[in-house]
Amino acid sequence: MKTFDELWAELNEKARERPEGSGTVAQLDAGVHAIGKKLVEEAAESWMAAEHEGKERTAEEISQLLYHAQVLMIASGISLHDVYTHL
Ligand SMILES: N=c1c2ncn([C@@H]3O[C@H](COP(=O)(O)OP(=O)(O)OP(=O)(O)O)[C@@H](O)[C@H]3O)c2ncn1[C@@H]1O[C@H](COP(=O)(O)O)[C@@H](O)[C@H]1O
Repeated sequence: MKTFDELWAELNEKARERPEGSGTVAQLDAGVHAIGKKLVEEAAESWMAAEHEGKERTAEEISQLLYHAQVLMIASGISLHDVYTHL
């Protein structure tokens, strides 16, 4: 298990170090358009899970949604502070 902030730190390190085999590095290389499509896909899967698949599946889909949101933030050069100013 990890927190949102721990995942954020890990993904930024992956982006800096670019370790071989990292799915995050592959996503970043694919670019904002591809990352955006994954984000929308996970949003739709979260919605469907919430309506039809129960809490556990919904939590899993939302975790993937948060992951892809963080990847999009890194690809776009957006910090947590940039987002928090709008909350
Ligand atoms: N939390 C996640 C995470 N959530 C979602 N995903 C990715 O998002 C995809 C979502 O799965 P789906 O079932 O919706 O899609 P799929 O059709 O099976 O997969 P694709 O064919 O679309 O890739 C997964 O296959 C992963 O590629 C994640 N990939 C990585 N992480 C974490 O990110 C960290 C860094 O990972 P790496 O960069 O791969 O080392 C690690 O802590 C990982 O646990």
